[in-house]
Amino acid sequence: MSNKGKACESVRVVVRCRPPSNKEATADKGSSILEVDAELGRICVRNPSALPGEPAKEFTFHSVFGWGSTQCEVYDDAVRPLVDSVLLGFNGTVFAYGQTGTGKTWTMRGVPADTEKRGVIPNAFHHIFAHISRSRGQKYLVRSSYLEIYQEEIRDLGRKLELKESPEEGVYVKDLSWVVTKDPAEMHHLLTLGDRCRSVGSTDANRRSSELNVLCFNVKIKILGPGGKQHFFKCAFN
Ligand SMILES: Nc1ncnc2c1ncn2[C@@H]1O[C@H](COP(=O)(O)OP(=O)(O)OP(=O)(O)O)[C@@H](O)[C@H]1O
Repeated sequence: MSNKGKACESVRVVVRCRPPSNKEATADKGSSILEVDAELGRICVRNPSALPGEPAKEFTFHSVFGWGSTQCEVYDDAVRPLVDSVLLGFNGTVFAYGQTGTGKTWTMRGVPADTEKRGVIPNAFHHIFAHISRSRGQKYLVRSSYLEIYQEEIRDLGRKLELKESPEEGVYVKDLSWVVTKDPAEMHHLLTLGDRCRSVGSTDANRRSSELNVLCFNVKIKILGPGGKQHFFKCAFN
């Protein structure tokens, strides 16, 4: 797949289909209602009770990833250009959205200690610090925070916080803790600490769809020195 031109898009929509679970594979008797065409960025959904001749519904996105896709492929296509642009001085956000059990935690977090299985957030930690360690004559300050939005309340490590607005900062979370992070391990430590304070565990079968729960890991990257600006990178998933 080519990345040509993708860096200039301001919003990109990428779909990843996870492999069917054993239960789903048994129920579908091996025939999937989904077809993924990664080359064309297209997904076809077949109605299992379709009348003869009824065509499948087709949906096209900036990129699509089938069940054979790796964490690295998803990061390189969907996130790497965005983090590169944050390191060049733009703000960027990745938001993973989907029904419970569709693979958001796998895609965003994965297995952080495993290079092949780590997801978007740990891959971004490594990407950011690899860039910083390579840059000559430029110093950076990296600060991170982790918040949860649960039933319209904003929480930071369990503390309830308020959303405010000011002419200087725009919309911001008052008293949100920002921790100076010097390497991927420190960022990962913060992620683990925040996870312990989540109101809702992942793939919580008792969760009602009306209970909005969003986790957001924020990074502020500041180039130190005269005129050094600060840029935000946000990784969120529901
Ligand atoms: N691309 C993938 N490859 C292999 N396994 C996957 C993939 N995506 C998801 N899974 C597996 O599917 C299951 C559900 O995924 P996951 O927990 O990431 O869903 P979720 O969308 O985060 O759910 P929830 O909203 O309830 O937290 C997990 O067992 C996960 O390991």
